[in-house]
Amino acid sequence: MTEYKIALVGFGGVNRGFAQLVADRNAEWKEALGFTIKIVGVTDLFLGSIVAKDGLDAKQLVALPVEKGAFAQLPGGNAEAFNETVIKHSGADIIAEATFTNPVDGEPATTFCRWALENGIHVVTTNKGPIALHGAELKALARRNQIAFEYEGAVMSGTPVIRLAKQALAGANVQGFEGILNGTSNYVLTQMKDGLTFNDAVLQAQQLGYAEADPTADVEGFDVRLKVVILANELLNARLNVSDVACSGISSISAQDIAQASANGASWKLIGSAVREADGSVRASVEARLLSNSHPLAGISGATNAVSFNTELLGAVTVSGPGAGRIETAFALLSDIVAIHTAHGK
Ligand SMILES: NC(=O)C1=CN([C@@H]2O[C@H](COP(=O)(O)OP(=O)(O)OC[C@H]3O[C@@H](n4cnc5c(N)ncnc54)[C@H](O)[C@@H]3O)[C@@H](O)[C@H]2O)C=CC1
Ligand SMILES: N[C@@H](CC=O)C(=O)O
Repeated sequence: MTEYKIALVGFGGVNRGFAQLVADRNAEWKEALGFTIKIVGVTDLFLGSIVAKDGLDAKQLVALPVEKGAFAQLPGGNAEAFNETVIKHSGADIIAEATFTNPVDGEPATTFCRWALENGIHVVTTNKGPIALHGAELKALARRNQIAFEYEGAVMSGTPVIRLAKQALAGANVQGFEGILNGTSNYVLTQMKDGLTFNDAVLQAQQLGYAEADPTADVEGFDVRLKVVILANELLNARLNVSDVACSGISSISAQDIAQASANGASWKLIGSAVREADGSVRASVEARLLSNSHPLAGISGATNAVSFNTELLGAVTVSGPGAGRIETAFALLSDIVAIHTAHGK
């Protein structure tokens, strides 16, 4: 039986959700997936850090209060976040990286991924920054060191669109995609339709664990822009940079705009899209669009996301599922570990 030793980098909603899954489901995984997981280290800028090579009690981790330096309350814990020590020296086989997404330069998460990959440690991450901004370099580093760099949760949370499109649609010839790729903004638009103010809807999305640390990234389209870059580069072999993607968000859409759209049988949606042009180049954008209610994406509500892949052989293939959420995104980390087990497991 394989036991994976995992260190968690960032211990906010997603990695705490992952610890919850470990606490609740390790025995089930042994039977169903052929491995178990031992958490050997955790580090978080706000909470501090802890290393225990014999394993930490996942239930105790989940119950840790959200207080500055809280890891110092546990035996062997520290109020300081010793990120480098936890990543390089906790004895982990896999690092689960879930710190803030930095949409500008992807740091410091990219450095965390590099530290792990350079030291022969697999990386699973839900962080969009390292992949959108430094994906090619990190993937090459992982390949050189014959280890895995997996990031299914970076687009549409636990809904497995990256692997589905890359593996199950291989050969169908994806020519483009359009989708609702941000849970928070779709939640906000849905709640505003039901009468909530923009600010209250954003606050709710934060409380539910959907929003980025700075929700401007959600409502101004910057988060979707990273996801569009990731999908376009993965599926269309594009080499897009963030600056190649025209981007606007939903903050200028008023309650009146939404009510008027409803009265006309339409809905506002934040759409990320990319298309391969006749000359082979890829054009991508993020913008709020007014969709007729007969459009397949118009009925997608709340934090649910959906993406429609335009394929040469099958026409449109549309996938819908959770686009945000703590446990939903933690599931994506599990699916990445399953992929590692399939490719590298003993
Ligand atoms: N929450 C969601 O629904 C989804 C989140 N993601 C991504 O997953 C990542 C984690 O998301 P959440 O857990 O919701 O965020 P969060 O804001 O709840 O937690 C992030 C944690 O990282 C810690 N952190 C920040 N900078 C750090 C550093 N330099 N060193 C160590 N720790 C640091 C923070 O103290 C915080 O506890 C983000 O990159 C987010 O964009 C991706 C898909 C869905
Ligand atoms: N803040 C993001 C989280 C997932 O990437 C969203 O709301 O979609």
